[in-house]
Amino acid sequence: MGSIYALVAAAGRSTRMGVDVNKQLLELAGRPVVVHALQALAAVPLDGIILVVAPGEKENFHQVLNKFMQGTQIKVISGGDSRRDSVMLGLRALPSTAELVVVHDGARPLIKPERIRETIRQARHWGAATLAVPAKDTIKVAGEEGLVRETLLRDKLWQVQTPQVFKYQLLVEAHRVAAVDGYSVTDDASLVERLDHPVKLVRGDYTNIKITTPEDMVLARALLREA
Ligand SMILES: Nc1ccn([C@@H]2O[C@H](COP(=O)(O)OP(=O)(O)OP(=O)(O)O)[C@@H](O)[C@H]2O)c(=O)n1
Ligand SMILES: C[C@](O)(CO)[C@H](O)COP(=O)(O)O
Repeated sequence: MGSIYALVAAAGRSTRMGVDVNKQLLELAGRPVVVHALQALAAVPLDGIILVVAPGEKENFHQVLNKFMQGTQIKVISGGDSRRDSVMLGLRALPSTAELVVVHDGARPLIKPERIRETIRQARHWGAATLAVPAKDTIKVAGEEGLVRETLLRDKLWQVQTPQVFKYQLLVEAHRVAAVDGYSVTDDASLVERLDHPVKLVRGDYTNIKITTPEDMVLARALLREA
């Protein structure tokens, strides 16, 4: 079997969180948010983990790793202005011999190792796979003046999460093409879809939330208490 690496994107600005600290460093049940995600990845286990952080925050993350992740090899590198740039910089830090890359948001602390393993299994078969959950709400497309233009067919809608797992060379190529076109997206699967390559949806958990706004921390604490 080839080698599998995780690439954890943690270089965002946490704007919607409305705090002046990186949301991935906020305390959640005794550990920073990002540590929950890193521990789940370390439990898979994988051949290596790359943590992508904002250039000015390397020292803060090193302190966290020294305290909570002793014994796990994690390379910390600087990210870019957009999530796409951060992932691309992470890909460059991986050996070209890597078979698979597991891209995960540092802001998704409730991921379970078994879900990561299943996404890896599907990516080995399909080349690309993403965790996702069926949409629970009815989704409408807005048109002019905030009027509804269209109601989408819910049984075809999935809310996409991370991890997203790809054959390494496929994701490198998808990022190369997107960089040439200046194509801007919020996830990596979209870049692979653009190459007309299949992406397998892997049913995950509604609990794998992304910490985006303050109420997500309340929800994450409640979910951890229940677990
Ligand atoms: N330049 C960026 C932007 C985002 N991310 C990461 O991508 C994930 C998903 O992004 P999001 O939740 O949108 O994070 P932020 O960009 O920090 O949020 P906001 O848009 O509210 O500023 C996060 O783990 C974030 O740290 C990143 O590594 N590099
Ligand atoms: C990749 C992602 O987690 C999929 O849900 C998400 O798109 C990234 O964050 P954003 O909030 O969409 O910027």
